Amino acid sequence: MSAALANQPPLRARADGISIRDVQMVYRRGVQTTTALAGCNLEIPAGSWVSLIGASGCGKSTLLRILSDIVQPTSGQALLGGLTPTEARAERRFALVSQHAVMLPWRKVLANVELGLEVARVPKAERRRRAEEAIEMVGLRGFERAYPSELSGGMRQRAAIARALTLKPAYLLMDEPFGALDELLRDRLNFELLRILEETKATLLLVTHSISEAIILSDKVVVMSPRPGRITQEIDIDFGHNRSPAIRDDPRFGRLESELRHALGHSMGDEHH
Ligand SMILES: Nc1ncnc2c1ncn2[C@@H]1O[C@H](COP(=O)(O)OP(=O)(O)OP(=O)(O)O)[C@@H](O)[C@H]1O
Repeated sequence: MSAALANQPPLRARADGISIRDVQMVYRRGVQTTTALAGCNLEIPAGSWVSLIGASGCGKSTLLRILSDIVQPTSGQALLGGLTPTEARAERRFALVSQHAVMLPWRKVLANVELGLEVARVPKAERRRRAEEAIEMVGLRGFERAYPSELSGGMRQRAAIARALTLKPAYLLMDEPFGALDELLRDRLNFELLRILEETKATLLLVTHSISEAIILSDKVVVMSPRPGRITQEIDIDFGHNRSPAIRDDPRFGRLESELRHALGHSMGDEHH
């Protein structure tokens, strides 16, 4: 190996993470076109946690939808562990959790959590074991036989997270997972999610509108701006991975909050912030 190559960062680590390379997304509706993403580049190392934050319409959900193989970018490439989204989906490497938990109302919690495994044709006994493990992890033990209508919004969201976890995804893609919940519950689920991430070692890409949630749940916050959607800033959050609610009292927390507020003000083109 040449000296130049030996000095490169380890390729494997890079390949195991998420890579967004020159991704452009233009939606066409009749004669109207919208550039939802213009030349986005982002590297997310395996096992790290990244949040996307930015004004409405800056392309956050689009980026997640590209990674989860729902839409194809107009140009550029998105890779998860070196695989295209289509390949990663076939290998069930990622799970997507969105704002409103989709539950089948006629199925009990346990059966809803088992759904992904059923689709993956995992045998019944194994399905049950993994679903129970995931239910335990999100703190829903005792509610296995409840129907979704008997759960609170927060519990339904936990069930959706449990369903995602049963597939043991290397990549957890979350689009405003706690957006519909009240502040207190959101806070609690943030720290529960941190514990789950530490246990599963999953790589997290999270879309959020909350500055404090972004700080709590990230190693890096990526600020985006609209028209056309692009990445304007990447802010490192150096709290390490063993976080407790006490990080809010750390003076760095307040500094990061104001840094992010400022970055968001600029990304919206508001010079008064
Ligand atoms: N299917 C679609 N067809 C046409 N335009 C679309 C489509 N989906 C999104 N867009 C447009 O692309 C842009 C980016 O949308 P996207 O939903 O990715 O933004 P976002 O940052 O997630 O917004 P929000 O924070 O409001 O959820 C917006 O201008 C939106 O109107």
